[in-house]
Amino acid sequence: MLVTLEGLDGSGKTTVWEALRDVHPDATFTTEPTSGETGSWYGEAVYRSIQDEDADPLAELFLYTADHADHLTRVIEPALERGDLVISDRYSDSRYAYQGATLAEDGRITRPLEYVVGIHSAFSIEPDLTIYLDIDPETAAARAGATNKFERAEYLSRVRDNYERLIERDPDRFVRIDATQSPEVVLERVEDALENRIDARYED
Ligand SMILES: Nc1ncnc2c1ncn2[C@@H]1O[C@H](COP(=O)(O)OP(=O)(O)O)[C@@H](O)[C@H]1O
Ligand SMILES: Cc1cn([C@H]2C[C@H](O)[C@@H](COP(=O)(O)OP(=O)(O)O)O2)c(=O)[nH]c1=O
Repeated sequence: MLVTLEGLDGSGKTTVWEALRDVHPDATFTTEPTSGETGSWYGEAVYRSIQDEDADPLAELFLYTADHADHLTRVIEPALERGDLVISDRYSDSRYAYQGATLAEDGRITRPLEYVVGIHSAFSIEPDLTIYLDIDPETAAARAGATNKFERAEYLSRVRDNYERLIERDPDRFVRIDATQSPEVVLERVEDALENRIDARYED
């Protein structure tokens, strides 16, 4: 089963992801962009692009998508075939929300969110559950410390709008959690959502 964690920078995804490692030690834990134990040179290329204030938004989309394509064949698909629970800190919804927002500024693509979703529809794997940590851009930017070019409150508010559009389209896949609560309460809610989906999965 594939579970993804989504939300603005600073919403608390990595904090939850790390805590879940103690709760589900046998699960496969991974991230997008890929890094660390599941990282690749594609992921390194993405981080180079993130550091480049002048990166071409379309080129950056393809770097993120290349990292995703390799991530699927090298990490996600083999883990799902083994029957693992897979928990990814960010996944394709981040591309739809973030690159959808950067490409809207760029202007070359008329309906950027739909375009990015369309690229993925040909080869990607949909998550069974996406946990969306919901937070206002101001709190998110304050927590994240605005450490990269994406972490600006105005930009994050457009990213948030894109997330809302994605949730509206696919309400059954998403579970929204109020990320302004304490880390303990957020983790408790995440665990409930995860257990409910696992139980539902094995009742089918
Ligand atoms: N529920 C929370 N309440 C307050 N601060 C939090 C919460 N969750 C995480 N933080 C803090 O906010 C910052 C960003 O958390 P992090 O998990 O890295 O977010 P993300 O991975 O979504 O960018 C960290 O300093 C973290 O300690
Ligand atoms: C996976 C993904 C991340 N991003 C952005 C979100 C983050 O600002 C950045 C990832 O850098 P990272 O340091 O991993 O930030 P975070 O811990 O908040 O995820 O890349 C995209 O723009 N598109 C994507 O497809």
